[in-house]
Amino acid sequence: MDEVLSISHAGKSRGSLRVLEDISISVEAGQRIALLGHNGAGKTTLMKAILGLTPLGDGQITVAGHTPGSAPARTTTAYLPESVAFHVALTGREVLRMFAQLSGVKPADVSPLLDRVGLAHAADNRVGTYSKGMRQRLGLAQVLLGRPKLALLDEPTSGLDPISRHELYAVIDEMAAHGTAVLIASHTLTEVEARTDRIAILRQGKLVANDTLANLTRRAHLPIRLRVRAAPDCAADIAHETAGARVNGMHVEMLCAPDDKMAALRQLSAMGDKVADIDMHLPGLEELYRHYATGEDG
Ligand SMILES: Nc1ncnc2c1ncn2[C@@H]1O[C@H](COP(=O)(O)OP(=O)(O)OP(=O)(O)O)[C@@H](O)[C@H]1O
Repeated sequence: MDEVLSISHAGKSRGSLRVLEDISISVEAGQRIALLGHNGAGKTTLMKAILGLTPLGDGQITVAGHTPGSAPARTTTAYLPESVAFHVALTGREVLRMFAQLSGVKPADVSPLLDRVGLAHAADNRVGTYSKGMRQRLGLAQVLLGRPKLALLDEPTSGLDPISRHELYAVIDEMAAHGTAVLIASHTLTEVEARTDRIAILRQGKLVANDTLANLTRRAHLPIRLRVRAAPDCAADIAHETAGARVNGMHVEMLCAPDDKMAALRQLSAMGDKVADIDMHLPGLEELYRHYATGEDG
């Protein structure tokens, strides 16, 4: 196991508020992990602690074995803030050259990077003329510069259109394939669904989930909603037999556990012509996120 980021029983208070409570997360080389949570859940605080910008009250964090903020940890870690801002009068190439100099990378290495993030055509245009998506790509190129062992990306695709988002994630995937551990903070599960190996969810400073999407789905055991359209004058019968709730006169809605789905369908099928149609609504990512992030069901 090649552990890059180790967070062990991290805790922090701000005044009387516990903003991080006993958080333990481990991320290995090449792993992509999403850090999700509502506003104020503690994502930024945790990222700042990993960067060594804010001290923990309890527990410990190490980055490739080093203390956050130490010189070896800093050269190992790259950070893309949510709203990345560069000097508007510089071109993309000049911005990257400047960062290359700061981190001791050869200037010749800048062109392939611009190409890799899809900015080769605009490399010599001023950043002030870039769209939000282009600025995010430049930010990602800056993250890629020093071949970091750990990349912290704060809402990397917020405000991007679906195609730009897709392209940005392709670069993130490539980065992980080269062995970088990637931590992506986000507000939504739909955003990171297929692009991460593991999902960690913070709720009021506590880690309430840390697993693969498949395991989280299984464990949440969210109900399936069956919406039955009744034949004329049959809604009351169906509602009575299934203990479902009548909706809009013609419909009956029932909830069933995933394991009871076939039994419920068989019961409906046995009612013959009384049932005109059935719609099945499987719990989606939004429901799953709500389940973990707020503690509510579905
Ligand atoms: N500098 C600060 N001083 C006092 N309280 C703070 C400070 N920074 C954050 N907090 C509080 O700590 C808690 C966690 O905030 P944090 O910014 O880490 O959440 P977040 O999950 O990143 O939220 P968002 O999605 O809005 O960025 C919140 O209750 C916030 O009000």
